[in-house]
Amino acid sequence: MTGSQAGPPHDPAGSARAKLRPEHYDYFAGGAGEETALRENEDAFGRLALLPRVLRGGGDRDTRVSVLGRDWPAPLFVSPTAFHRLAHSDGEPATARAAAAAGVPLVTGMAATTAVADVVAAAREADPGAVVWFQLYLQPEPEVTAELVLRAERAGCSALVVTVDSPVFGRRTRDLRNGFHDLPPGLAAENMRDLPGVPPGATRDIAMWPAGWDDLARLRELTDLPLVLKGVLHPEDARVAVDRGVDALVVSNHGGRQLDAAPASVEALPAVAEAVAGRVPVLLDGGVRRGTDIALALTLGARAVGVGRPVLWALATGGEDGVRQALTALRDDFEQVLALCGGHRPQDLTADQVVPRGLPYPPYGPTAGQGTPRGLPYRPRRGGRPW
Ligand SMILES: Cc1cc2nc3c(=O)[nH]c(=O)nc-3n(C[C@H](O)[C@H](O)[C@H](O)COP(=O)(O)O)c2cc1C
Ligand SMILES: O=C(O)C(=O)c1ccccc1
Repeated sequence: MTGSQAGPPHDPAGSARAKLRPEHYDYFAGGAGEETALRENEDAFGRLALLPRVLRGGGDRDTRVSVLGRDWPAPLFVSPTAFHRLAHSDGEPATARAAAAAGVPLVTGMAATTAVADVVAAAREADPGAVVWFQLYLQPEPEVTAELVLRAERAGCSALVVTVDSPVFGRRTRDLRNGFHDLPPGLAAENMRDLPGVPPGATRDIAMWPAGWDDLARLRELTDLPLVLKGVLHPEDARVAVDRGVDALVVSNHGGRQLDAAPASVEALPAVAEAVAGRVPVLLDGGVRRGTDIALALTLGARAVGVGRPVLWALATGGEDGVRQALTALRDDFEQVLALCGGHRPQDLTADQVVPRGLPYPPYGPTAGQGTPRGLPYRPRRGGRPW
C-alpha cells in the first residue's frame, strides 16, 4: 500500500479527545505529577522484545486462561475506571454488554456512574455467563464497606478487587489546572447512594484513607468472595498478601495516577511474580495497548492483563459497538502474536522469550538450546512456567 492510500494512523485517544469536553478528556487521559509513571507504562513495553520460537508445529490454538476457577477466553480483562457516563451517555451498561459480547471479563468500579446491579444485569444480557468483578475502596466506616460488599454479592459479582494504592488521592495535575472535581449535574457515583449514614436518596464521596492489613482481614471475615488486591508493586507486599490469604494480585501503578515516581507496571511485574512463586494468579494493568504487550506481560509472569483507557476511548468514540470492536481486535491481535511466537497456549509464552531491547544482545551460553538465555534480567524460574 502506498502512503497516499493509507488511512490516518489509529489514534484512539485523539479520536476520543475530539468527542469529549477538554476537562473530561484530561480526567481520563491524565496522570499524577509530571505524568512520568503514566508515560512509562507504555514506554516500558517498548523497551522489551519478544524472542519467537520456530518450527513448533501446527495444531489447535487456544487462548484461554484459568483465573480463580473460571476459564477466561483470553488473558484479558477490563480494568475498573470511574465515570463511564462522562465518556458516553450509555455509560457502564454499554461497556458491560460490549465486554461480555467480546468474552472479556469486566471489573466494574465502585466509582461507576451506574449501580453494580445494573452493570451486572447488562453484562448478563449479552452473555448469561459473563464474569463481572467489583472494585472496592475500603471505607473508613465498616458498615459502609459491608453494604457495598453485600450489593456486589447480590448483583452476582464473583470477586472483589480491593484497590490498595490510594491511601490518599494522587495529585492529578490536569484536574487541578482545569478545576475538575465534580461530576456534572445528573451524574453520580451510583454505588454510593443510600449508604449507611447518608441521607435517603443522596450519594456520598468515596473516601480515600490509609487502610491497613487488619482492615483487609475484616473484609476477609465479611465475605466468601475471592479477594484480589489491586495496586501492588513491592514484592514484599505481594508475599504478605499471599501469606494473608489474598486470592490474586493486580500489579498496577493505577495508570500512573497515584505515585508519579512508581515504576511502570511491567517493570514491577518480574519481582512480584517471583515473590508470589505461582501461589496465586498475578494480573497486571497499565500501558497495555496491543497483542505484543499482552504477550510480554505473560512472559514476565502475568496470567492476564487489564486495559483501562483503551476502553474509555472506544466508549467515547463508538459506544457499545466501539468497545466490543476494540476488545475483539485486541484479542485477535494477541492470538496472532501468540502464533508468531510459536505458541499454542498462553502458557507457552515463557520467561526465556523476553529480552531488553538494545545492544549488546544478551549472550547465549552453555544453556542455549534449553530455552534459557544466560545473563538476562528475567530468568525462567525452576519448573519452567512463570506461574
Ligand atoms: C479515568 C480513570 C479512572 C480510574 N478509576 C479507577 C478506580 O475507580 N478504581 C481503580 O482501582 N482504578 C481506577 N483506575 C485505574 C485503572 O483501573 C487501571 O489501573 C489503569 O487505567 C490501567 O492503565 P491503562 O489506562 O494504561 O490501561 C482508573 C483509571 C483511569 C484512567
Ligand atoms: O480517578 C481515579 O483514578 C480513581 O481511582 C477514582 C477514585 C474514586 C473516585 C473517582 C475516581
